[in-house]
Amino acid sequence: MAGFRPVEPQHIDGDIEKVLLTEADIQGRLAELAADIERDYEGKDVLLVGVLKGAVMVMADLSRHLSRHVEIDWMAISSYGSGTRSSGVVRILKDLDTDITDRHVVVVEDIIDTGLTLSWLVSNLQSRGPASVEICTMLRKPEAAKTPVGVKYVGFDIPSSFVVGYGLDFAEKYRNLRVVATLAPHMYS
Ligand SMILES: O=P(O)(O)OC[C@H]1O[C@H](OP(=O)(O)OP(=O)(O)O)[C@H](O)[C@@H]1O
Ligand code: HPA
Ligand SMILES: [Mg+2]
Repeated sequence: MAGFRPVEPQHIDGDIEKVLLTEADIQGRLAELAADIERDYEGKDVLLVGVLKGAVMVMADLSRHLSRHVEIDWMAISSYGSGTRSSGVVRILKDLDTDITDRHVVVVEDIIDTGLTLSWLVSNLQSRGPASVEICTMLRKPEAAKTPVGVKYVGFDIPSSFVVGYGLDFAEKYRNLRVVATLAPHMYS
């Protein structure tokens, strides 16, 4: 529609330190991950579980790179509040609508940072008796390696700086950026 322009990094230039991943980087990698998932789950029903709110963009794009049927459901959990550090306290804000007993579940995440959210989520989902639970995350930071949870599908391993865009927020802003970028330190210090 005429007159509407999406938010692009240049419109918030002073906020952004560096673009780490362009739209093409992200879409190219998601197509590869989708191909891996198609191959690994051939002949099986798959339920993609997106973790709100950060995973909205990854879910929208990853699922559209898949050329097979999948079901999509959402959980809303929060451990970060409005800051840049995990509080370690995970809260369920919205549970699944789907009974995952005997289902093949692929959790779709935007980022694994400390891994606290994911460790909690995987043990929560495992307790419901699924056929399998695997993780697909767009981004993973180095600290996540300390968590024992295996992550089958990783888009990009990135440095530990705080990042925004493509679903990732700082105080609920920047989720609608098409790129992943580091935030200038003056924005949060
Ligand atoms: O590995 P961790 O250190 O636990 O961090 C990763 C989690 O933190 C963010 O969610 P957040 O709780 O900020 O909620 P949001 O998705 O609504 O932004 C992100 O979307 C991941 O779910
Ligand atoms: O680097 C990050 N940016 C935004 N949200 C996050 N949640 C965990 N890590 C991050
Ligand atoms: Mg967040």
